[in-house]
Amino acid sequence: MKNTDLQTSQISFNGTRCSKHVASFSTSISILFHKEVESRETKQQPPTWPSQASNHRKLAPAWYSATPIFMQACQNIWPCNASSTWRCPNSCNILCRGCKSRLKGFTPYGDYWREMRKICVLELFSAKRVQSYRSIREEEVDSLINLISESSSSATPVNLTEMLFSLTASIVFRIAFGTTFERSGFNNHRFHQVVHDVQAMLGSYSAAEFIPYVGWIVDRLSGLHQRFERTFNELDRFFQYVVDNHLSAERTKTDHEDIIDVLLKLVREQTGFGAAQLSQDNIKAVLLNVFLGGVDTGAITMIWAMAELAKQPKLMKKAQDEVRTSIGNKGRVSESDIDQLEYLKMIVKETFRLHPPAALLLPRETISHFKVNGFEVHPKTTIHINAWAIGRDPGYWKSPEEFIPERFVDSSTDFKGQHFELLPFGSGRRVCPGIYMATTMVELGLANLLYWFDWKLPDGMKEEDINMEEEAGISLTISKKIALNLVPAKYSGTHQKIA
Ligand code: HEM
Repeated sequence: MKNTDLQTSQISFNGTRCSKHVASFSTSISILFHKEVESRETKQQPPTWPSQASNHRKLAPAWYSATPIFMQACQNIWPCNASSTWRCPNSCNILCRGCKSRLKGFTPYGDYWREMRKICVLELFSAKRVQSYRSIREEEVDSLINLISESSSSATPVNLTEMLFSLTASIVFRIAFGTTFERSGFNNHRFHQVVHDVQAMLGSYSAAEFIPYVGWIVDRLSGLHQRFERTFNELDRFFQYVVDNHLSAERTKTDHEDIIDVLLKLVREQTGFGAAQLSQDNIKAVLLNVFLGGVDTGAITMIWAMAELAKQPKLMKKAQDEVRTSIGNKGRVSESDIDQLEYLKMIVKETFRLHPPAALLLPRETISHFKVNGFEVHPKTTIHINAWAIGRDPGYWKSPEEFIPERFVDSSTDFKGQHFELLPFGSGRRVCPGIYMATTMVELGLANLLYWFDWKLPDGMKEEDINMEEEAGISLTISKKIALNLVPAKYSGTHQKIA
């Protein structure tokens, strides 16, 4: 069997091997291979892995479900000699202007990547820095609670999907760009369109990547190239505007340093970027990462969690009892209260298991040749780690399709990259650097929603009517297809309005 170029094969394997770059694997990984997947064993049978196969179709963008070959899981192996780097799609080249200042998530391993990673981990998303943004998160959550409180008097449904996107956008815009979402010039609709376009670009494959010399003509004729350019220009204008704003003498100082302040300080001091000078293009690349990685992932997680709880009122009640008992009449849940909320933390874990926002993590590209299940995998093969399928693998999870936060009672399994059966943030040196920021934001938002309100379904709707379909597309993230509308009723034990 020979299977080349645009054909895709899905390979799953169980692994408990180590390599220099990849620690021991103890889970089944399903990966999609692009380009030149070739087997020596020409009579290899298609896989007998029906549950996974149908799962993939449910999640599927067109090219995903069209996967022509499914193969049976093989030996325990993560290839020892195959380190991986990042695949930089053509769209990323356009977004980052020929990769002069690459989007970090798509940067191959090397000096540039190492320096950018160091800045992210030590300067931008360190525990101390994330703590310094605490007041922003709490203020924004308070505003959301006040907004919902106003609607709760009329007992009409609120669109939680829209509200939670606005919440995470407001937090990330203030932390990163030093401006509120409202003042950024984006309206809700346009903002979602841009995020969706950029993600679709990064998740898509352009003809230029597969057809040498002439592929770019196809991209121009299909309008893909123009779409990339348009989106790039819009984002570039926005990033230039916020950077210029920070450089302007008239800017009013805020009491915290936002991400642009930190990056500009590194430029001024010429530190933190090895021998090379950090350029404005590099700064824009970091901002793009934060824009893409920070906003919709957190909102998507909160929306799925609330949808799962609305489907199972008993679990919702248990979570509410925990937070209300623990907070009492304090009048608000602050970040320092979150550590006591064990059940809430299990809900968040379970949501990450069933609904990892970045279902396929980010694409990687193999550096060296290796073999899986008799299949030769050549250098420069694109690999997707399917965190979504791993989280639903019956080999590792009991009743994997059910939302059961209690499965984490007395379990040490966590989502920080050490347990390969739960990988919403990836693992290893590429693990999401925003993990602490993300979990803090999600836990705080959910705890407050559960503390302040009882949630009911709109009139005439039953639990089983809640639509749990995923938005299928080529976007990097998988969101709930239909907006979540619930009716809030202010909890009678908490009367005060937040100041
Ligand atoms: C629930 C929320 C989030 C989830 C599920 C998530 C998930 C991920 C995943 C899966 C990756 C790729 C890792 C890999 O492929 O191994 C990633 C990368 C990244 N994320 Fe997040 N993320 C979240 C929130 C955030 C936030 C709030 C920020 C910053 C404000 C952020 C910034 C980044 C950056 C900069 C990268 C690129 C890292 C690199 O290439 O080294 N993320 N994230």
